[in-house]
Amino acid sequence: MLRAQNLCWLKNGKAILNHISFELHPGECLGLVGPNGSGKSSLLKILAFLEPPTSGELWFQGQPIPKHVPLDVRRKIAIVFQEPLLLNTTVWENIAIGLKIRSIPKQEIMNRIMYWLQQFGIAHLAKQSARSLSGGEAQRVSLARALVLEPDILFLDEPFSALDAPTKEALRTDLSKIFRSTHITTVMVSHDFQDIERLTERALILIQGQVAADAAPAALLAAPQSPEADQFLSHWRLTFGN
Ligand SMILES: Nc1ncnc2c1ncn2[C@@H]1O[C@H](COP(=O)(O)OP(=O)(O)OP(=O)(O)O)[C@@H](O)[C@H]1O
Repeated sequence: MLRAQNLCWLKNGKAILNHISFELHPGECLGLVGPNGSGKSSLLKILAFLEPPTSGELWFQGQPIPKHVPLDVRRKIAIVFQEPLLLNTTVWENIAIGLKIRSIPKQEIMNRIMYWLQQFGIAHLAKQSARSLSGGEAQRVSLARALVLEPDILFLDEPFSALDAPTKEALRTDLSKIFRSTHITTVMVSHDFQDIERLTERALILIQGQVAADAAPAALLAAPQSPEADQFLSHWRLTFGN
């Protein structure tokens, strides 16, 4: 589905990402995890076509991605950020906007929105102004707005980090069910290994812009693959009681 080949990203003479290579398979849910400043969000931006790499290649559905990514390719992905960026209109309109831009028929727009409002338990908020939502509700709207587009890849950048513990737990539980039922190809950034362990089946540990480990979360806890990954995971091993 997506192949990164020797991706490097330099900014102001500094190597932010260093020779990153991996392949994301259809239906896979991949976590990008690592300490603050390790390059997780930078890598997500490159994978989601928001920034071109300085060198290396990105392949999507068997095609190399050019520097200027065509609109029809961009429209195959959806991104959710840490802060939900909602328009100053109703919840329904926020979720509908991407479908209207794509000229999806009216009845299908209604069906898809109703489906995702229900999946995220926010149908009662449909007519409410997005400005009046709590942080957890707003992030649910943001996720519904992305999933309603039926993207080929869903990118999530720290989707829970602005939420308090109970709100985060409730959303993580709902998202986990949605991932299991839809099998949507997903790349999720988090600095919290618990998010990765709960939601993804494979994790890349990034340390200083390099892949320090690449395996299933449980396998990494048992055998971290590198001293850098081992050091990052030592805290989480205590948390998980391993
Ligand atoms: N546009 C940019 N220009 C210059 N430096 C940048 C830019 N974007 C990111 N960086 C630098 O790249 C490094 C990695 O940043 P990035 O946000 O990708 O890390 P991260 O792992 O997502 O961190 P966090 O968990 O704190 O969000 C940091 O040192 C950051 O200052």
